[in-house]
Amino acid sequence: MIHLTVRNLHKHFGGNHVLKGVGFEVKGAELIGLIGPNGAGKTTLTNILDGAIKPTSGTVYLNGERIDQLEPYEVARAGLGRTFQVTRSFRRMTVLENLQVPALAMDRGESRAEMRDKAHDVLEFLTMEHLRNEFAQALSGGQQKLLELGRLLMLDPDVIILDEPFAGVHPKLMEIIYAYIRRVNEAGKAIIIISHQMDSIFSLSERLLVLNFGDLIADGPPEAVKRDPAVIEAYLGSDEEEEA
Ligand SMILES: Nc1ncnc2c1ncn2[C@@H]1O[C@H](COP(=O)(O)OP(=O)(O)OP(=O)(O)O)[C@@H](O)[C@H]1O
Repeated sequence: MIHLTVRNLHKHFGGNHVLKGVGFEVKGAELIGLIGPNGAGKTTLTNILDGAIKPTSGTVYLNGERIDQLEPYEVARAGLGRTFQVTRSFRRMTVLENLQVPALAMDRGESRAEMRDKAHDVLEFLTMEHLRNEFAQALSGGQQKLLELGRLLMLDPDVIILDEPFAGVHPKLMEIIYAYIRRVNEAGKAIIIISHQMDSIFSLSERLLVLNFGDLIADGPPEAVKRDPAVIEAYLGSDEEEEA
């Protein structure tokens, strides 16, 4: 079973104490929302989980393997993948080529033909088959997000972190992203979604983590978290309330 253990993470940027002992566990194919006001530390936490930055102290284990000192490609190999708030694709490569690059880089013994077949399956799932020969730079913002989700699927990670998957996405593509999240989750993957879009987070997540000034102030079912006085307090005075 998938097991992610985050223990007592601290992160300092100079004198700025950005994560103050964050800890939680993910067991099995959970669908988790990670929320918190601007500057709460969500991106910093994600960057630590995927190996982009190292914690000042604390540990992260994935399926028994310590991953907090690994490089991002090693973390991906260990089974954790993420998307970015601002999408990153190879703009001058086609959609199909973009899908195959991460799988090639992983070098997991799949043949080119197997990778190509998998890429076609992924494209079909994302309803992007007709775009396979387009250059990534020709895609809309929402399609770029789908492409990034597709690249993750090619790697087949156990734990997937989606950073703002709904931001700037056309409502039609939103449905595809929702379906993606549900289907990938049903296939046994753990998913952590970071979003400021409360409607989406509340309708999708089974569990919510709330960060505020580097502290995890709530961890539980959305309905309970919504009523938690500490969470209400954290969002008071923040304009995110109105977006909810
Ligand atoms: N590389 C860095 N150097 C210095 N300070 C940083 C760095 N990265 C983040 N910070 C600081 O850490 C704090 C948390 O930022 P972070 O981006 O993790 O928050 P967030 O919850 O993701 O915010 P948002 O919702 O706005 O994306 C902020 O005060 C930010 O200025």
